[in-house]
Amino acid sequence: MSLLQVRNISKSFGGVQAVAGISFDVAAGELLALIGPNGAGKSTTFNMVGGQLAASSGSVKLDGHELVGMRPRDIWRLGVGRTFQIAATFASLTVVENVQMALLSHRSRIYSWFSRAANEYRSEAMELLAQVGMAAQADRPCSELAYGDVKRVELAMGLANDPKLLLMDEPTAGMAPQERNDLMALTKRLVVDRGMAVLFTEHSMDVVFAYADRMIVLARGKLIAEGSAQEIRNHPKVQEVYFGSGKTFEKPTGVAA
Ligand SMILES: Nc1ncnc2c1ncn2[C@@H]1O[C@H](COP(=O)(O)OP(=O)(O)OP(=O)(O)O)[C@@H](O)[C@H]1O
Repeated sequence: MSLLQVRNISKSFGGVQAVAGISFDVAAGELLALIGPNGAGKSTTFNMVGGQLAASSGSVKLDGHELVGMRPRDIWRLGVGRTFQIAATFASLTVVENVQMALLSHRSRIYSWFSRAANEYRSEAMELLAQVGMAAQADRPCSELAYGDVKRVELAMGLANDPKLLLMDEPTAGMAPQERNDLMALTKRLVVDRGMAVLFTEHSMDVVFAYADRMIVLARGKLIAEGSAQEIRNHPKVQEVYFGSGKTFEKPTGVAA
């Protein structure tokens, strides 16, 4: 049985049918990309899986457990993680403190005195930072880091609840090509090492074709194609919806898979 089973989910906003009955699975240890042109319904789908939006109809099951109707926090506790964006107020904290906060949050132990938190979970936070290659920078404020390194810290924070499924919304937005590749190579390694599933939305086709195990394509709220890079690249419906959008499907060069 797949880890995540999405069946016939739909969502309307007033008269706008953002998502119209889509179904897909995500297996443990799979990196699945959710792609499609602007307004296709990617964010809406993503948010229905994470519980930020309630599906109007349909079912989302994690390990057979129905998530529709659950609060995002409870979904998170069941093992659906999400990469955090380090808020401006937390940028002054050090790298390791940010990860400690994520660990504390998972255990519902937000203290009114942060000094107390400073001693909690440091070794666990260091372990997560080691997994994303950021242990050496643990005591630097996040505000001093290069953008690509901030994204690594956010990834470490997303791992705080030891997720079975990690949701990443446009993880490489705003990054330079080399940083993108580094982050996705790291993500891929975590998927393999932890046996974790990742569902990510992405606008960069280079990233998707180089790193996703499989991809699903939405257009106007419907799932129009699903398959490997090769299948998607050659899919007539996909070619059609992207035609004229400026996106190309040529195999990227110089990208390590
Ligand atoms: N809160 C909302 N209220 C009204 N309409 C919405 C809302 N959220 C999304 N929509 C509409 O639903 C459709 C799908 O939007 P969604 O954001 O899911 O697409 P997307 O594929 O993530 O797009 P993008 O790539 O531009 O982020 C669009 O027509 C959008 O205008």
